[in-house]
Amino acid sequence: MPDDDRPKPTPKSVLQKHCQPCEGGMPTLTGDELDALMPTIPRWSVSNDGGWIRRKFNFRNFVEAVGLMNEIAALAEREQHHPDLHLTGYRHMTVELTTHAIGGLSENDVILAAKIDQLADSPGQGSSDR
Ligand SMILES: C[C@H](O)[C@H](O)[C@H]1CNC2=NC(N)=NC(=O)C2=N1
Repeated sequence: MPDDDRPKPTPKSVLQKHCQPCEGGMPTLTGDELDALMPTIPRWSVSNDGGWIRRKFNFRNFVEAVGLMNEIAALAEREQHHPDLHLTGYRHMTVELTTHAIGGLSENDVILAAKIDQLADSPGQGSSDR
């Protein structure tokens, strides 16, 4: 299907999807696909080489940071797609996503990012940068 005929992804359409097993040669996202998908996760940035995406969170305290980390861990297990989680300075968390099996970004990374945003936005989350 030519790019112009493809429905434009929205935050809602991305959230409705689930990560797919990435072993069997899933393609990396093309530049055009990434350009269409990134507006659905505006709080994430792409690395210069286009190999991964990242979002930083600042929490009020350690317990709130670890709380979201644990929720992300459970989400990653449900979706069978896993982020790198960095907890630094006791209340700052950086989440990085890439698809290791293919050495670059896949749609799975954007889907997981959108679901992480949804978790962080849900009531009871103490992220202070919302
Ligand atoms: C079977 C399952 O899809 C794979 O083992 C998954 C597990 N989680 C993963 N997570 C990420 N980020 N990249 C992978 O390549 C990956 N592989």
